[in-house]
Parts: sequence; structure tokens; C-alpha cells
Amino acid sequence: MNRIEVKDLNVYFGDAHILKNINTEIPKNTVTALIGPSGCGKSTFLRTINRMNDLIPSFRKEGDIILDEEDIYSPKYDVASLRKKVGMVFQKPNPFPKSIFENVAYGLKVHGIDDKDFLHQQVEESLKAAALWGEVEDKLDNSAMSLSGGQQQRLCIARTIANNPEVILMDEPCSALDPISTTKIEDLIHKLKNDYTIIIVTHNMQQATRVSKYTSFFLNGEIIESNLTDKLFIEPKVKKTEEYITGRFG
Ligand SMILES: Nc1ncnc2c1ncn2[C@@H]1O[C@H](COP(=O)(O)OP(=O)(O)OP(=O)(O)O)[C@@H](O)[C@H]1O
Repeated sequence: MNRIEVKDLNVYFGDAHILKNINTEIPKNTVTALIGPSGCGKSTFLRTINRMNDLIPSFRKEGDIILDEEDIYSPKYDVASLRKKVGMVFQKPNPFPKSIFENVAYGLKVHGIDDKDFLHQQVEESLKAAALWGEVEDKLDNSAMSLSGGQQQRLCIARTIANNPEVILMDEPCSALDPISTTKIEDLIHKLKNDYTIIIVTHNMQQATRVSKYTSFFLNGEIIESNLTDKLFIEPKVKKTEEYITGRFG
């Protein structure tokens, strides 16, 4: 079953045509990797899925993005509920300058939940799901800024999970992390894919092969090839894909 269907998507920033005739489907509860050279539109594509590009005045789009059979750009679609449904994890960990507890409880509090026991239970569950609980359970009141970069990124994933999303967008979530933290995040992605639909932008092709079931190769704003990750990397159908994955450009 598909969670997201993208139909004839074109994106412009002013006169620049950034995404060109994108047609793709993102299956439910799987990991899909987006690969391609710098500037080819991977992040822009990711940001159309939670309507973050709407914040850019020169942004314009044609075509449809259907999430669970609803057009997310329809005037009647509630953007706040979209952002709850579609969580995002960024390249650099970006915890709030608050305690570990407050970071995870933040989204719930914004949505009016103030029952202390319930909040505590949700924070614990989210931190467990993000494989961070054991490292922070006795220092929940410490500042999130006191955590290592890898711990901060898992905290940001816990913060996202606490909102009970269906889709998690990850924009190069490991690029600022050391190899050990990267392995922890990759292990976490493996675990999370059972419950969430994950789309990850990565420049690391080994990472794409390790974490994803499907991969889409972007080039100059177009999807050149999409396939099962194993197939795309072992038997690419398009010459440009082969050239990119074998390091001949990008
Ligand atoms: N806010 C913006 N205004 C104008 N152009 C933008 C804006 N954001 C991105 N672009 C342009 O859109 C194109 C695609 O950028 P995008 O960040 O989506 O690429 P990317 O594939 O994610 O690159 P990278 O791998 O380097 O992060 C680039 O040419 C970029 O300059």
C-alpha cells in the first residue's frame, strides 16, 4: 500500500524550475532513500511533503501530493495536522534550549496535553523508541544541549515520534555525526520502519543500501530512476544512475 503518491509535480522558486515532472510513490512502513548530487532537488522534494517550502515566498508548485488519499495542498487540508502527521529530522540536530524532558514533551504540550503522568509516560516511550532512554533516564531535567551530537539527534527523533507521526522525513540525519552515532541512527531507522514511513536524503550510498528498501536517484530536478535499493545499486537501468553510483560524477 502506498502512503504517498506524487503526481506530475513541478516546483519553482521564482523563475528557477527546481523539480521537474516528478511522479513517484512512497510505500507505507518502508524506508525510501533519495540520492543524487548536490543541488539536484532532494531537500526541496522532501520539504514539499510537509509543505515547508510554503514558507518561501517565491515557491510555486504544480501537480499533486496525495497522502493517505488526501491532497495535502488542497485549500481545505489543515497544514498544522499535516506537520503532526509528517515529522522531520534535519541535518544538524536542533534540540530546543530546554531540558531533555521538555524537548520531547513540547509537541504534546503545544497540543494542549498537560496531564503529568501521561506526559511522563509519552516522553519515556518516545525516548525508548529513539533508543535514548537508557542514556538519559536519570537526567531528564538536564539541558538537551549537554548531550553529544548523536544523542541530540536521537532526542530530535524522540521529539518527532512523540507527536505520533505517520511519516518521518530525514534530511541527511547523520551527516554531522561520527561513525558510532551514525550506526546508532541507522539501527534506529531499521527499528522505526516497522511503524513509520521513512524518507531519507543521503549523500552516503552505503547508507542508502544499508537502511532503505527503495531508492530514487535525482538529477537536475528529475527522478532519473526509482527501484528496490538492491536492484538500483546492482543493476541500474539508466546509464546516469550507474555513473553516479560508481562515483563518476557528483
Ligand atoms: N529558498 C530557495 N530559494 C531559491 N532557490 C532555492 C531555495 N532552496 C533551494 N533552492 C535551489 O533549489 C535547487 C535544489 O536545492 P536542494 O537543496 O533541494 O538540493 P539538494 O539536492 O537537497 O542539495 P544538497 O544535497 O546539496 O543538500 C538548488 O539549485 C538550490 O539553489
